[in-house]
Amino acid sequence: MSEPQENPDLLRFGWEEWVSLPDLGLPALKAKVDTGARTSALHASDIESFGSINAPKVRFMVHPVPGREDLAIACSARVVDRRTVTSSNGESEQRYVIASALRVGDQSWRIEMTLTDRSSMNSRMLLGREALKDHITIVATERYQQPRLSYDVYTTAKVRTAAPNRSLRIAVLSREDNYSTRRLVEAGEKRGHSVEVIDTLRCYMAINALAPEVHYDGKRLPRYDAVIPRIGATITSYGTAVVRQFETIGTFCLNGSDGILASRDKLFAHQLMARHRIGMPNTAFASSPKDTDSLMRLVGNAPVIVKLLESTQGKGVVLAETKKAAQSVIDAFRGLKANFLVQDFVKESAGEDIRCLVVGGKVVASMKRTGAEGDFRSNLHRGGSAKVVRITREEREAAVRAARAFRLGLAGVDLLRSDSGPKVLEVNSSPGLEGIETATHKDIADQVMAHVESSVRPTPVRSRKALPDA
Ligand SMILES: Nc1ncnc2c1ncn2[C@@H]1O[C@H](COP(=O)(O)OP(=O)(O)OP(=O)(O)O)[C@@H](O)[C@H]1O
Ligand SMILES: [Mg+2]
Ligand SMILES: [Mg+2]
Repeated sequence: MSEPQENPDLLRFGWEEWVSLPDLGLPALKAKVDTGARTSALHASDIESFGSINAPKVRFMVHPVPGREDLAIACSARVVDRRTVTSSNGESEQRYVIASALRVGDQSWRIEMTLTDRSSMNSRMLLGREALKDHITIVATERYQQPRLSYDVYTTAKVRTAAPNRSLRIAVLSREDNYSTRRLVEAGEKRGHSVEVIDTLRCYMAINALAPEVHYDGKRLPRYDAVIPRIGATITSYGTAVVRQFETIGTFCLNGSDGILASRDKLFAHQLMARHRIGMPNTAFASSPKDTDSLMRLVGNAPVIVKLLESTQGKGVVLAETKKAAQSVIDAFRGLKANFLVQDFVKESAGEDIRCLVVGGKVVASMKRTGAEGDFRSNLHRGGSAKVVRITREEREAAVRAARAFRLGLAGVDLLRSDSGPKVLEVNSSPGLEGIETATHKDIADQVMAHVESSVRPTPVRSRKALPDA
């Protein structure tokens, strides 16, 4: 009988080696060989299944660097199986099985691994027989037979793009099953994410310092990678409280609670835009009826616009052609204890305004809305019509700066074309997608999802101390 020959195609493997799991976004990991186990295992925390029953996925956190719990990479993968695994100490546990490419040096092959949240597992990863057979030959007394990697990769920008196809768990906070909500769900799922619509008013909250949570339907809500708030104007206060709670937990919110609140309060919004030197119509407001006359002088004389602060869809926007008319509108609003502002009427915009949709700091689409015959208001809800428009650089800059002032990832900025440049009227934090997608034939929901993806990529860790084994 001849001695078994070492296959030269097999990789020499010590008892511990550097590997990477590119599908999971883990570019450097130390794995121990565990020939006593059939299946490989990855040490993960916060393991949660999600997605549809037909294609279940699992979401988990991996702390690739021992002793650096601050460094957490969010991973997701398709569930390929569930298996009862009995570990070396005799305890058995139901585990999710996932698959990923395993890269060692310049070779890579697909392996399966179970996910386990056992702090007793002192290694991040154990490589079982199944993963190793046909690929390696073991040199049991050595380690690092294969090229060494470095944990330093987690401090570089590379970590952001390590898992470009990570499947995300996204919540759309919305009370309505409308066009925009449906399109966001559709676009997210098309990109491989799982998107759940959550009724904002059904969320309830446990507010405390150590473990803030959001509950829904009797259960604590899972951790989402991202929340897309679509807060209706009638529930701004409660809706922004829910968003704030997600922010407290550390969930990425496409639009923040502060930005949504600011966009809903026309006075505050105008002050914020003024602070950022964004062009807008001359605007004035006063509380006391004694000041009506001088208030009107502040914006220039009639015709003026009088606007209810809580107006949407153009419902509380009045054009007063004469000073007398303006005074009676103001008296009427005051009589109803309604808050309003007075604004210079931008005549030359002639019943037209421009809606710029800003996603992630870029104008991705714009349309010109023209009011119904005889109406100075161009709102689509008032019977206006929309068509695609080319905007000027100045208009683009105004829209981008306005969205940035409110720190909104998704904003509908409305502006008027005046003789002295663009005048921003308002910034909407839950802009509808139907009108603009129809007018421009653009897939805006997809662009929103692309922006969400890039916003939730892992950020490189900042490390003053060198990472171990670097
Ligand atoms: N100062 C102004 N000069 C000329 N037209 C104006 C002025 N302010 C408003 N308009 C017209 O009235 C419309 C409605 O005004 P605005 O957008 O401020 O109100 P809104 O009720 O908040 O509407 P939205 O549904 O867009 O939130 C504008 O789209 C614009 O066509
Ligand atoms: Mg508005
Ligand atoms: Mg408007």
